[in-house]
Amino acid sequence: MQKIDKSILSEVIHKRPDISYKGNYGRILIIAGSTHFGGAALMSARAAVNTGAGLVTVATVSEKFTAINVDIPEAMTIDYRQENDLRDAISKNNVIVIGPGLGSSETTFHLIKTIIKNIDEQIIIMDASALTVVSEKNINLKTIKNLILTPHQGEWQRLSGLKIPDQTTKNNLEKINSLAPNSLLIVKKHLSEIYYQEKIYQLISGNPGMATGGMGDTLTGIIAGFVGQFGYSLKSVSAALYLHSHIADKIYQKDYVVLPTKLASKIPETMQEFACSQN
Ligand SMILES: NC(=O)C1=CN([C@@H]2O[C@H](COP(=O)(O)OP(=O)(O)OC[C@H]3O[C@@H](n4cnc5c(N)ncnc54)[C@H](OP(=O)(O)O)[C@@H]3O)[C@@H](O)[C@H]2O)[C@@H](O)CC1
Ligand SMILES: Nc1ncnc2c1ncn2[C@@H]1O[C@H](COP(=O)(O)OP(=O)(O)O)[C@@H](O)[C@H]1O
Ligand SMILES: [Mg+2]
Repeated sequence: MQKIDKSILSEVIHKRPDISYKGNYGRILIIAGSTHFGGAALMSARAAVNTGAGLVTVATVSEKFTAINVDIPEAMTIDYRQENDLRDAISKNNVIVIGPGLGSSETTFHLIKTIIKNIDEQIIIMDASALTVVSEKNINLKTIKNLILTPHQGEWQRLSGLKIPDQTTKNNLEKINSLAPNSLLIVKKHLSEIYYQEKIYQLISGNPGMATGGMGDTLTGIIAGFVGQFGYSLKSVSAALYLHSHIADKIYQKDYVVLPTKLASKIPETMQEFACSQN
């Protein structure tokens, strides 16, 4: 099992070429939020915008548009219940996040089916309620080419059938290889693990101040921003995870709890620090 250390950040985060525009830095669609979980959509979108994603669209319930537009004017909004708008957005974006704050409803089931039917080469990141519904409805993930799954241990238990004490690296690898071979799996916990084909990477940073609602939603947005700019790879995802816990560890030196909104606000300056440290 390989450990992820700081060097991954300067390996992955590039200085931006002068001749470039927003279309070069990823088009991200975040399908998230519902009546009771508006914050999850906001936190994912804020994190994606702050990593430098070129264009971010949030597909959510229309009652949350104002909150998103006020808090994140950089992001666009569409209503995920408008089938044509959603299909159009799926085809125009190259990274699609589904799950944060959707709730485990028939709507979520329908949204997952719509994605599976309408994608081509897009990178799909499944988190939170999407993972719960995939488990409940036994949805086949094998047809998705570029898939990233980000369960916490409870979600991974539902998805894999492995009880938390049985979530050993050997068992996790075996399960992901049968559920969705070639996908990237992140099992989130203290010292999170990443599984990709036969490789296993482990984070050696992070702290209990991160145990607060919205911390995973923020990670999902960071991962989306990274794969949108730096490509779908084990390295991009490892760097996203490292950046998340690296900023969290800095905040935790002074703060009792690591607020996801505070973490997100420090993403641009931290990325620039590592981009500038390249030779
Ligand atoms: N502000 C917002 O809008 C926010 C919205 N959110 C949205 O809420 C939705 C539900 O997501 P969720 O993760 O809160 O709950 P759920 O799917 O029921 O899973 C919990 C179950 O798993 C178990 N469990 C075991 N290990 C665990 C672990 N390491 N970490 C966590 N749980 C662990 C746990 O065990 P227990 O605590 O009961 O012992 C329980 O049985 C989802 O859409 C999400 O995006 C949140 O992001 C928060 C901020
Ligand atoms: N004790 C801890 N040590 C290190 N990281 C933690 C700890 N508790 C939580 N985290 C991290 O915080 C995030 C929590 O994700 P998740 O449970 O999906 O949050 P939410 O759904 O509320 O946004 C994960 O990245 C996890 O690794
Ligand atoms: Mg979560």
